[in-house]
Amino acid sequence: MNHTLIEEFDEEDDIARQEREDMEQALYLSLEDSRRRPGPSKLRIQNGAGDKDLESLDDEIAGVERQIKDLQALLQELKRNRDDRLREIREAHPQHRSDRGKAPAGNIDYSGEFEWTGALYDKLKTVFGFDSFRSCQESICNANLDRRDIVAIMPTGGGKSLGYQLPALLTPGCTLVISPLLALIADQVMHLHEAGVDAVMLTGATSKEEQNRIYQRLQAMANGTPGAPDIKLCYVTPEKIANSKKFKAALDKLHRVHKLARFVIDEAHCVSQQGHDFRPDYQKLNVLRELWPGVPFLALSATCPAAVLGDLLRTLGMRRPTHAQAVDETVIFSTSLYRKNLHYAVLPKPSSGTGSIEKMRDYILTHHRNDTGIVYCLTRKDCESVAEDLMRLSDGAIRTGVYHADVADAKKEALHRQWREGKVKVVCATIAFGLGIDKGDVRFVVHHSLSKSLDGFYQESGRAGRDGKDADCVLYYRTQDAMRIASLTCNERGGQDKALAMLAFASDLEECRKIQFAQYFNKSSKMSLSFFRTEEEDANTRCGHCDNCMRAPDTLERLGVRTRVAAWQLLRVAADAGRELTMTQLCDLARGLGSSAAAGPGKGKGKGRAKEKATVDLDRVAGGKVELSREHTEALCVRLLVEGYFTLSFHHTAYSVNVYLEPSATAARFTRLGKDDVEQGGGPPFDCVFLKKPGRKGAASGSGHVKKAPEKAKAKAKATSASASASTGAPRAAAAASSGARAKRKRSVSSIVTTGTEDEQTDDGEDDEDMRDFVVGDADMDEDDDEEWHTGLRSSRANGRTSLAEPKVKRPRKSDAGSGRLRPVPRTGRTIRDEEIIELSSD
Ligand SMILES: Nc1ncnc2c1ncn2[C@@H]1O[C@H](COP(=O)(O)OP(=O)(O)OP(=O)(O)O)[C@@H](O)[C@H]1O
Repeated sequence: MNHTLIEEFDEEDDIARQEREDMEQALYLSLEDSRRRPGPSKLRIQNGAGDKDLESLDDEIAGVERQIKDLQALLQELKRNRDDRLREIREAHPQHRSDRGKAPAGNIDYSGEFEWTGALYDKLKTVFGFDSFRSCQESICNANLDRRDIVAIMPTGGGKSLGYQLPALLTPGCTLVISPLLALIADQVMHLHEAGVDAVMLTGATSKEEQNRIYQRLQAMANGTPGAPDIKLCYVTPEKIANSKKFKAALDKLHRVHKLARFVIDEAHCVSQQGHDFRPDYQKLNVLRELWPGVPFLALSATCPAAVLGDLLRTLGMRRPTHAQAVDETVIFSTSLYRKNLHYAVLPKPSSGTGSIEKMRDYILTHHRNDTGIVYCLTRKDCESVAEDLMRLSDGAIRTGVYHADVADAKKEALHRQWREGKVKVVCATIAFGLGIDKGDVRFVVHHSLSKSLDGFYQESGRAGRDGKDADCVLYYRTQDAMRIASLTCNERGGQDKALAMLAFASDLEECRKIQFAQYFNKSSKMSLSFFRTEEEDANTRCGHCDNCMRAPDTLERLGVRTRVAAWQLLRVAADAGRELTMTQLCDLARGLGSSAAAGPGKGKGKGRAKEKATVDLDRVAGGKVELSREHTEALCVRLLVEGYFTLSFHHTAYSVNVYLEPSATAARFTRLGKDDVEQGGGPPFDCVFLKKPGRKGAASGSGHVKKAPEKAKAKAKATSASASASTGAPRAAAAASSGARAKRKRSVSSIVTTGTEDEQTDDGEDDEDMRDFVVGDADMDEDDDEEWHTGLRSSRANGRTSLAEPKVKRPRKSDAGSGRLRPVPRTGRTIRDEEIIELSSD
């Protein structure tokens, strides 16, 4: 039972809202006031032009007013940040919350024993082949058999289906399951048939004859025809409920003879417009309670923040959840969204297309040679080329397949079958390969590029390890991809914020990945941190087994005041350039390479932009040039972007979307200061940590990586922001050779493509593949899996009946998958090798 969620649902944060309203009112009044005052131009007209002193005073006043405006915007931003921080602190320290809603004595403990417990365990083993329940599965089954209204929130692959499939076998009548996707329905029914369960589906894909047979059986159930077995589970889409009178009539008849056992709403967050997957047809499910009162609900979801929960309960007509658990109230179960068996790592991605495929090939061959995996790509073209290159560069050792919206349905099904059977090992796919894919033994999910949002990344990577055993979730990242993801999302509502959150995650070298997820969902979806709490640890305890928890501290470097000064310089240069600058141009200019940097379009919207160069007097504006390497300077730009000091602007050409960095209102926190102030620690707290280059003192080198005793990992991870041992999927000898060859590679041309006009776009001698990265063609993206809505995917299920190949254990990992109780034991033996550290030349 999730008490925090219920409290949150009840509680309105009045103080924070009041503070924000006061602030907005104050800001409004001050802006109104300045609007009413006569401006300098008015003064000039009244007093006559020509007085130099007056004009200069007017100019100065105008300048100061501009600064005040900037500072007011900054003030508003800071207060907003303060509000957010206050909310986070309250979340993290539940003692700040009221004691309201404490559970009174006398709750029904659904984790206990009931008269049906023996039968439940018997069916668990004989029908589903499992020895034990995972987390709150047993409690859900018990509340289900007790005919309660239930909301169950469990992560992707957490085992939600068992919560209704098992009780359906022990309950008279038919359980009606409403699910959004035909692919999901077909998959579930297939597996139930394999297990010998009498399940049917009534969808557009069901043949007329089959439909007639099903209606006859429902009629026989309603008539109590002797010898006619019950349909235990009937799967439909929400449209069936909304549109089919015949089906509603059949349900009516079942209801009259008490043979309608339960309504199960799968992916129940689709009910809410505030959820991430709103489906209008889900709102029509409000008729269920009106037409067939007394039939209990089970609403299932992997993501259900308080606001979505409110919508869900209202729409379905379910009672408010309380702690008292009176008989007609809704019971809420939630398990941690943190999956301990998933090991997250962000790996440096070489700047060339071939280099990144070589890295990926080495990673897969070293750590997952015979395993099943998925490589997620951003575009359809990427899928094709990554699949082909992986196969070619591994001499066929990695058997790949391609899955995206343009692949014909028959081919998709064939690929899915081959993947299930192990004939294809790695599917290179867009996000179209998502819902309905339930293969338990996916041992790794690699992201070839950043996802467009952290929500997407969480879901996609969550396809790994559904059988509860260890699996790797690897993201390849380079700073240039930051600009690519920005250009791809620039036309989407809220796309920029999502992309920036993804970028913040990818570029963070210190914070534990679990904590990052928890804080992201807390902020973006107002989901309580408690969703990432486990029985042993709260959400803010480091996991101890992601790359950032396992990273050797001496592979990172902090440059202290040099970083702050460089940040100040970058912001000053960007503000003074008088033109929009791409990240590459800004880095060039700030590092004293301005004469070669062609500028992007001027503020005058394209006028005369073709050949103009941006030049800045670095000594005057920035007290000299930025004294950092190119890769450090780019990493710093990304940091400044994710922390809100830069904003992005876009320029569309026929071939690409160019992305420019501009100082935001927040930048004034730095730029209003002098260099001396910044050197003496003035300005906002700001830091950026960098990956050390291989070969530098302290950087991981050769095979001499730091090893850490496993039992100490967690403690170290907690004590410091980076613990003693590095963890990445380290390619071995082959990578060493190839990375050496790339050591002198020039900077990627990809960022040049984003600059200026086409005639300025020079090929810097780099692979064409990198050029392609910046050509944004929406037609090449799989925006969502709508096209899958009516395709008939099939998949295999690791239900204990299928024999699964035990993954080859290459390093000590501990998880007790069988019992579903996973212990957070840090992995050991994987360390960052120097060939894993991206090798970019400095100029
Ligand atoms: N008690 C259990 N023991 C072992 N495996 C289990 C258990 N319960 C479920 N599983 C397996 O876990 C996998 C995921 O289960 P299920 O499809 O129900 O997850 P889900 O929560 O519905 O995920 P999604 O939200 O992605 O649909 C399946 O392969 C299933 O066979």
